[in-house]
Amino acid sequence: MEETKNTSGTSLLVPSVQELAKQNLSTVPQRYIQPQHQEQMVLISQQPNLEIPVIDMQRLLSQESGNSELDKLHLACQEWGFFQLINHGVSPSLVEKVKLEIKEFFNLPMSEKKRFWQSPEHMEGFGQAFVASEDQKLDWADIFFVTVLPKQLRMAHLIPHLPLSFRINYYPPCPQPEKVIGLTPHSDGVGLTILLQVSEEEGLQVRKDDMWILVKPLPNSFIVNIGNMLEIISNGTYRSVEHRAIVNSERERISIATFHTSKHDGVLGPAPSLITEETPPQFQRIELKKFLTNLFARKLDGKSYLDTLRL
Ligand SMILES: O=C(O)CCC(=O)C(=O)O
Ligand SMILES: [Fe+2]
Repeated sequence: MEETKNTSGTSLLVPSVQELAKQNLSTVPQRYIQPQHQEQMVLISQQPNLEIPVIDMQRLLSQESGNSELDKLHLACQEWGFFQLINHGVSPSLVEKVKLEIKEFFNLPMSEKKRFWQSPEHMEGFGQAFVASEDQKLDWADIFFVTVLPKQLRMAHLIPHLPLSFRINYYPPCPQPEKVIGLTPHSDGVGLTILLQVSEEEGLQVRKDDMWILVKPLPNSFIVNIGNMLEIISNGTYRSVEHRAIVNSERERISIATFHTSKHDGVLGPAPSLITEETPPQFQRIELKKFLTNLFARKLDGKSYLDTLRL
């Protein structure tokens, strides 16, 4: 059998932002200063009432005639690339337990967290992702990233200690929130992302045309978004939309993103059934392993990675 290799790559090692924030600095170190993102903030306020669509899972599954939820879902994936999923069937008590455990996990002392830190060889664990060079600007956040499935790709030193499975984003408060970015604007590389906001704090913004729309999470909901892979497979019908996370000066913010991909041994490309003379392929075909290796070798930069695959 061919050896299965984890394709999540390496990332240069960076300091913990959570620890940095504990020092009560009045200004942020240069490496985190990225005021260009502030310029785009202006765009938000113009349309304060625009919100990402809401999809009701129970309605989606119901057999009622005239059920329009599927049309709503289709439209959400085409026009927004994002929606909030309500009535998803996951028990609220389980979700609360996960939130609590995640908070405790990030509050472990550094001496313990060190055991789960990234290494020069591998980006899984605590640290940051997509750090490709020493002089690259950094996000105001720590992440904890881990591959959960398939089982043979799990990193043995991380999984047994984990509360559950995924990438966790931890954004500490920042003395100069308008000068940094919590998570650089990007579209997700994967197929589908399911995101749970752990704390009440808002901070996720989704690009809609030329605006950044703030997501206001509904109680007991998940935020779902289309990633690059689904955009490719749907030949551009469904869109992986840029989003980013901002931070504030008062409170920390935590989110959990679970990234879903297709099998790592396949080839990624537009679904043949969607290719016609009128709708020629918009993206190259590429081995999934190669797609992922290339993805993690770059810094985050909007939709630039997907653009490299456009025909
Ligand atoms: O923190 C958030 O709300 C966004 C997280 C995100 O976009 C990601 O992890 O890819
Ligand atoms: Fe994302």
